[in-house]
Amino acid sequence: MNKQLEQEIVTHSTVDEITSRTVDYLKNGFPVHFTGPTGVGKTSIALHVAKKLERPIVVLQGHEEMTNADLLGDFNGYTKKLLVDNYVRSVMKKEETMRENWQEGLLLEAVKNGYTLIYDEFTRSKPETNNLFLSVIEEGVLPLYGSKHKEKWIPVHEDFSIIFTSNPSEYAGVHETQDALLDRMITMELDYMDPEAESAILSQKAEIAEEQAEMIAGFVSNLRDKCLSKSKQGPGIRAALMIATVSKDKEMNISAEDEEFKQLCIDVLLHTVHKGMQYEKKSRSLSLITQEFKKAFGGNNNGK
Ligand SMILES: Nc1ncnc2c1ncn2[C@@H]1O[C@H](COP(=O)(O)OP(=O)(O)OP(=O)(O)O)[C@@H](O)[C@H]1O
Repeated sequence: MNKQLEQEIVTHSTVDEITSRTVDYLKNGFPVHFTGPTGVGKTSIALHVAKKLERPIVVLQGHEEMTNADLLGDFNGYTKKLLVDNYVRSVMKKEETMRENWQEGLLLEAVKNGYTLIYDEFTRSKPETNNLFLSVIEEGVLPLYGSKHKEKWIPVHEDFSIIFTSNPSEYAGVHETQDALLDRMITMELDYMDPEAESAILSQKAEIAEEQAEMIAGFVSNLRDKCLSKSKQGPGIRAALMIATVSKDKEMNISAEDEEFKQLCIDVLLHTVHKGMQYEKKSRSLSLITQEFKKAFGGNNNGK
């Protein structure tokens, strides 16, 4: 099972509001699309919503090499069956049969059985591959062209729902979304969570005290804001989770006096902050992190 499927979501007001609206839209037959920068919780909320629909969940990960065969299914080799019949001792009968193995595609499976499909990062797949979704959404049928099926199409089950997620088109490896597809879904723009929501997630997921989580979330979000002010991406909740998890595991002091903790923060943040701030010299990014580090954790000795 997908690891994220088993994870418990930490709900906060944004998650609750988005979830309730999305469930309404999906129940009325409209696909929903969460878009936004990396790490804002698109996949987590999509999974949370999907669980509310109480149907089996299928997660499809968009990628450049995705083909119709991946979505609809394909033959993936042969199985050889050898039957040896030695019932009458003097007669040995051997029968060999070959059978093509059919692997059903995830979209076909979901459409046929009325599952909830999460199509994560769907703009990483080529637009021509995603064209299949136009028929699914608009006509309520899944065309089976080029798939060796006897039928030309199958009807979409009435319980089938679909949630798309994507990163903005300026991200590397992301295709522009076709207008025709966008026009048929409700697109909700998700933004970075506020520091309170992030610290609740840190505290629960890394099992650290609330005030420590607040300090780490505030520190990372200040650095992120500095990068965003240059219209660049900054460190997100994943970076904050790394800091929280490793510092807890290594029993570091969440304090400016702990050199090991400071090194951990630099290791996790320097590359992203430097990319975001676009300074010529790395030492400038390092100074920025050190300065924010002192502001966030200086004078504090909150221990473990
Ligand atoms: N509400 C939440 N509760 C618990 N964990 C969360 C929540 N929101 C985000 N996270 C955690 O934060 C990290 C990023 O979340 P998620 O993968 O949902 O973001 P995303 O917007 O889909 O990112 P990407 O665009 O990179 O796929 C994950 O480790 C996830 O488990």
